[in-house]
Amino acid sequence: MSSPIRFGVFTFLQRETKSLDRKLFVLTATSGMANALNLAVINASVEALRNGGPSWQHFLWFCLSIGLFVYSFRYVLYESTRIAEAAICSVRVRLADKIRRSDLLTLESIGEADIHARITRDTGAIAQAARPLFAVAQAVVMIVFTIIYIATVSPIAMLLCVTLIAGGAGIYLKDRKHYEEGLNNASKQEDKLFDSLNGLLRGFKELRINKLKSDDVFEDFHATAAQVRESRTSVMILFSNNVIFIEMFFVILLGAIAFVLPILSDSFSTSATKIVAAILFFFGPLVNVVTMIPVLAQVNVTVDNLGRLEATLDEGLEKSAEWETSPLTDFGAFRTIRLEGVGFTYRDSDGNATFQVGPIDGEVRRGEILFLVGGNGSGKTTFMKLFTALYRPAQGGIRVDDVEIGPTNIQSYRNLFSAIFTDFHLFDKLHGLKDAAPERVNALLRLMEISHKTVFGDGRFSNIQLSTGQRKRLALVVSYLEDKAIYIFDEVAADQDPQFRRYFYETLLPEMKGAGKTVVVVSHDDRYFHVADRVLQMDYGTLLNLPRTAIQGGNPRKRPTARGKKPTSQEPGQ
Ligand SMILES: Nc1ncnc2c1ncn2[C@@H]1O[C@H](COP(=O)(O)OP(=O)(O)OP(=O)(O)O)[C@@H](O)[C@H]1O
Repeated sequence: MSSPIRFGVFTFLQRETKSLDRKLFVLTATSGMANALNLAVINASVEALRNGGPSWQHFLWFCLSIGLFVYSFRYVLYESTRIAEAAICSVRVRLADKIRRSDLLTLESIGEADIHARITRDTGAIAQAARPLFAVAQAVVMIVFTIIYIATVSPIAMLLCVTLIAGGAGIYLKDRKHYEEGLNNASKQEDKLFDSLNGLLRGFKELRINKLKSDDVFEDFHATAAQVRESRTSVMILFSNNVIFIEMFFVILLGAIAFVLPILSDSFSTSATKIVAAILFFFGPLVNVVTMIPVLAQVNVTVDNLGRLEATLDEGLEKSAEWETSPLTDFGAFRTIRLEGVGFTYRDSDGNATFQVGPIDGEVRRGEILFLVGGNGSGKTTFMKLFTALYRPAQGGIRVDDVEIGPTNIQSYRNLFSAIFTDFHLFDKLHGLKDAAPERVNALLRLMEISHKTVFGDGRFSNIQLSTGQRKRLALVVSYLEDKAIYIFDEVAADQDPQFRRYFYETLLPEMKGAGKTVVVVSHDDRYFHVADRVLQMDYGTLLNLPRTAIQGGNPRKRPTARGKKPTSQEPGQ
């Protein structure tokens, strides 16, 4: 059975930092007690006015209680800030690490918007809530001690106060499920809102030139925003009712002390001022505690969201646990890569197959240029993801010479490749290539005719705001510098001008082959098929070897140098 009040955030902070130690809890309690002590000392000092005024002991107690309060409360606030920020940093770094080690398919199934929302919005919400929660914990202790103080003055007044607080707690517990359900719904709708916003930003150009489309998308966004508003408003109204109830109860309590207690107890009038002062003293903190209730509920939802994301990542990582610790093997001198009955199936959320690639049997030899052709959606990119082991085959396996690729050497296998997929990302730094000499990088930029747009210096490119074709040329430079055994180019030549396209097919690829590289190119450029040693065709997920005669349909020509001129450096042919 779950506990009636969930302090998911404290569990989360402890798990992430292991810093919720006894000292923090003792000082949280101390600051609450010291605050209550402030009240007791002030009340005693005021009472002493009747008998000649407060003594130096009163003053000493006052200094002691205020000193204790300032020291302990300061410690609690400083420490809770440090703990909250450390916890957020730790969970962000850990999730980023799990993401980078995850399966591509796992990430594709979670979706970008979900990951963004968890790591930015949800962790941010926890950081914001954690510090006030410690202040509230302090307030709870202070309220408890103030009530004990009231009990020493008038047990009946104490009973009334306890009734007030028990009533408030009862109402919260009654509505807790509604809070969390409502906030959970709002959080899911906010995820949709993020998705919708992504569409608005990524599809901006299409929307800006098409008013009808823009209106439609905006309407969707508006509807989702309205759903979020509805969910959050209904939760907050429920919560506001509770605050009003508490306020009303408070006034009723003060009224009861003024009107009812004097009837019940003859001696009450002497202590009435003390009790009223005590109630006024704890009322502020009590309202703070009540206002934190929805924040606590919200944090529980975000902690749950983070837990779910991590569990999904862990599930994928569990299957590849031993992959990470295995030492890397250098397969760079391979002769043949064999695919033996490799198959893969995309499935929808109900587990139904939506598209199947394979089973594929075949081999790729060292130093070959392979072209992969096929219609849209025929499975070329999926095949490349299988070949590079970004997707794990559902059936069959891959062998490098005589070595079977499995959990222990899959990372070594992936290290054979440098790939430019159609949705490649350009980093402005040369990550993983710390020793790249700027002169060499800049010479390649000149060779690719983009040196007037970007320069490499201080470990980064000066500009990556380039045209689509220029971005691909820059990607080629980076890929070339990676100096891997196998290159995968998915439609890299598609956005290039005719001269560069010719240079790419007729100079760059043969020179890479000459340097012992294996190159697999996804291409629709049939006039350059003669460059390939073999042309493979993907047809509805089945891989076929195109016969030589079919390739001759291409346009075998003399191989000129780049755009009619010799490359300015030895690279890339060397
Ligand atoms: N992440 C995914 N989840 C589910 N289905 C997918 C996913 N990626 C691709 N598919 C489906 O798999 C099929 C093959 O897609 P793939 O991207 O491999 O084709 P392609 O030959 O590279 O196409 P194109 O030439 O248009 O780039 C398509 O029907 C596509 O809808």
